Amino acid sequence: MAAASSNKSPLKYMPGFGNHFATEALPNALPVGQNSPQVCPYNLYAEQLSGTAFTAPRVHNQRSWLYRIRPSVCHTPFEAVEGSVRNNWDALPPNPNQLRWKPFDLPSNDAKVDWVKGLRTVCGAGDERARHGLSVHVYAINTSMDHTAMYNSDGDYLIVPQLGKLTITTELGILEVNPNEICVIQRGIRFSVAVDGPSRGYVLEVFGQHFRLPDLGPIGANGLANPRDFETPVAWFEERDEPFTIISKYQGVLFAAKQDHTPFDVVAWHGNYAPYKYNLAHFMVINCTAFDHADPSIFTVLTCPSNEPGVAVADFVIFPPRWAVQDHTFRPPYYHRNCMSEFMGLITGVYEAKEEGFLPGGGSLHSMMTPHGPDAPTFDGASKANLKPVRVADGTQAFMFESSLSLALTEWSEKLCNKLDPHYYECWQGLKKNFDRNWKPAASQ
Ligand SMILES: O=C(O)Cc1cc(O)ccc1O
Ligand SMILES: [Fe+2]
Repeated sequence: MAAASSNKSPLKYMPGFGNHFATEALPNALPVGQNSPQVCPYNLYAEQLSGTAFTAPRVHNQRSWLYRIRPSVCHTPFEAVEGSVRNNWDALPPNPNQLRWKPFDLPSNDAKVDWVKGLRTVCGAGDERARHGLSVHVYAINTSMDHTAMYNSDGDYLIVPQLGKLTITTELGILEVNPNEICVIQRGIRFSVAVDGPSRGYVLEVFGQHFRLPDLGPIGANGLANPRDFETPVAWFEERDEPFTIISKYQGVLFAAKQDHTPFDVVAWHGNYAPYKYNLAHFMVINCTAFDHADPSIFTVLTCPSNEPGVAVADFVIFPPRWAVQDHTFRPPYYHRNCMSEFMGLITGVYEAKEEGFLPGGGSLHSMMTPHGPDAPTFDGASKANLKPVRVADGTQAFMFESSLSLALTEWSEKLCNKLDPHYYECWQGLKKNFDRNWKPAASQ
């Protein structure tokens, strides 16, 4: 669609996480001193988009006021899209195994696959209707959405491109998101995804609260993902009286409605409920400088909390390039059994706990209490390594969606995609018994 058209470039963003923004694409389009004048500037319609309950505490309250050519309500009734099955992770029996997927297939050249068709659910837990839970998806697409916009009634999408730039036109403005950047498109916001070619990535969807920055505690006022590095697009609109399809994902099912004009007709908006992007290269890494391996929570970019303090429905965690300097330490990730579920993906490079087999565009799932950790070659190498300061993960970006919920697989991810690596468990079979009953501490210890 017009997402590639020239009047969209260069894109402009406003800095800051959770700010109250005010932006207008035409001068004086925002009403002054009130939200809902009897007649709005330019004869626009005023529409509030609520991201939290009206009565949510002020610190968490999110809403925006949109001033648009027509209100969103001008469309035909929604009808279920044929074949758009619910994200059903209850179809197959549970599977507690360590799982690894080879890179998910890109569409073949002769197939035209857009975001709506090319988004596949890998695993999830919870219930959209109860607004508690999450799901993990991957997308593999090669075509821009044409005269089509989507919104997610069920939750927020955190999008992690792995291959190819996404140009995402939203009601509140346009974002360009490249690999090593992420973006968040919240519940209800209509958007249309355009691509330049084959594109692949990962999506974390949360049904309850919105993503927020983790508290920093003793780290202090600065560090990890700094608020000013988040970017929200300025208002952008088009005036196009052409047929559009609006897709709503509602309770896990896709519905389509028609309208005779673009949904991207918001001339001005203000508020704090708006999409944003973030460049992972801006993450200020904090890590051990003495000994031992810090828990990966130190690399949390964004968190979606549950109602239990300190326990996330989902954390988005990265493993960014950094120095490893710890003395007398086994430096890679430790062997681990977790009361959380760990879905991992690789944007580029090689992950420090798996020297081979975990590839960009693939994934892994280590479910609740399922043991995992470095493979045999990594253990051998790290046990013998010279512990001088070394760069870790240069040119690499792995990430984890970590959840306190127990994730279940879809039929697509376990069977139909045909990417599960049946040999994954073998990477630990070479871990030998090194136990020596007659071991003595070295004289110097
Ligand atoms: O590779 C993993 O399993 C993720 C992970 C990384 C780390 O540094 C420590 C614990 C952990 O679960
Ligand atoms: Fe782990």
